[in-house]
Amino acid sequence: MRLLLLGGNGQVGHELRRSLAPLGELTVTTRSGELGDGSACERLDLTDFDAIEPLLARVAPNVVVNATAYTAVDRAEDEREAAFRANAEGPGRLARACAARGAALLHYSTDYVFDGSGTRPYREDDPTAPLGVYGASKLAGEQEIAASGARHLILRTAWVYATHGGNFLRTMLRLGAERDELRVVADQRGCPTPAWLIADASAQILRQGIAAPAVRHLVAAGETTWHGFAEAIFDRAYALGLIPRRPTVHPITTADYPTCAQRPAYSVLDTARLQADYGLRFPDWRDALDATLAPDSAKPGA
Ligand SMILES: NC(=O)C1=CN([C@@H]2O[C@H](COP(=O)(O)OP(=O)(O)OC[C@H]3O[C@@H](n4cnc5c(N)ncnc54)[C@H](OP(=O)(O)O)[C@@H]3O)[C@@H](O)[C@H]2O)C=CC1
Ligand SMILES: Cc1cn([C@H]2C[C@H](O)[C@@H](COP(=O)(O)OP(=O)(O)O[C@H]3O[C@@H](C)C(=O)[C@@H](O)[C@H]3O)O2)c(=O)[nH]c1=O
Ligand SMILES: [Mg+2]
Repeated sequence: MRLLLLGGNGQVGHELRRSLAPLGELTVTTRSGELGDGSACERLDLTDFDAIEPLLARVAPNVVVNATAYTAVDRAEDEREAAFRANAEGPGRLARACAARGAALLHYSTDYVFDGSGTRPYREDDPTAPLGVYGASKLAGEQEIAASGARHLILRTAWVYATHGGNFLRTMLRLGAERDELRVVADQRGCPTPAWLIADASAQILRQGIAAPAVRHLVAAGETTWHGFAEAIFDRAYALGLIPRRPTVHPITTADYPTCAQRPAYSVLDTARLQADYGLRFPDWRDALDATLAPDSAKPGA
């Protein structure tokens, strides 16, 4: 199998470099043409639309995995055009190029396509109604791909974190080292999901193959709030000796923490369909956090 991974320097892309390598011949692109360690790879800016087809023609992949995205949720409110170019138009062009060449496309989307008014875990066909520009741009990307004619799988995931890259885990550990007390919202519920889990599940899926076009939900099991996630991060990090002291985390409301973008109050995702389709089981978010932080769980290449 020839695989083309786009966005190899992102949180998920970084883990996909590890998990996809055993599946076949893997070509990796980043926006700069360099990997995090400075070594060279292929270059692709997904908003440079004219570069997409030549790259696919040269690599001739059986499967394209798109881990690129504009993920700055608050900044997107002021950069609508950039967010839609990267998250909707680019993926649309990519999907049409995949369709033309007969390549399958694995793509990622977000819990922020939902408005958070739900009261039970969201299923794939529940109505979408994004609250912000980021979620709207990701939903538009889903729709472009669905209309492309490409064989595709769109995995909606949520609250992604890793020990590298920009994410809530790293923000908490940084702020916790600077301050004795933090304030974190306790009225937004979701599913913290490590990048390695998404990458491992993606590899298992591709081993079995993408049959019919679909959207599926992929998150760790259980649910919590950002406050609950922060508490768990500090509990585990302290127990593992990763931080010298444990800060106090005060629960606050969304109204106490004003941000440019509105976020869903409830965006727990139901993963039953993906589990059934591919025979997968996802760990509880607390166990997944432990495995991420525990030093002996470091993944090869991570
Ligand atoms: N982060 C999260 O909490 C969540 C993410 N997702 C989705 O999961 C997927 C992976 O996200 P994640 O790994 O967390 O994101 P990151 O922000 O960690 O990585 C995104 C990567 O995309 C690259 N990129 C951005 N714009 C372009 C472009 N125009 N052309 C090429 N590359 C580009 C970035 O490159 P550079 O390094 O050069 O900036 C970066 O390496 C995305 O589809 C995202 O929407 C879904 C739910 C939650
Ligand atoms: C840093 C900080 C954040 N918060 C709040 C703000 C926000 O409501 C929540 C999470 O903040 P963040 O900005 O880290 O998370 P955010 O960027 O909204 O994360 C989202 O990213 C995109 C890409 C997704 O697709 C989503 O699934 C989700 O992971 O925590 C606090 O309450 N206190 C704090 O000190
Ligand atoms: Mg990149």
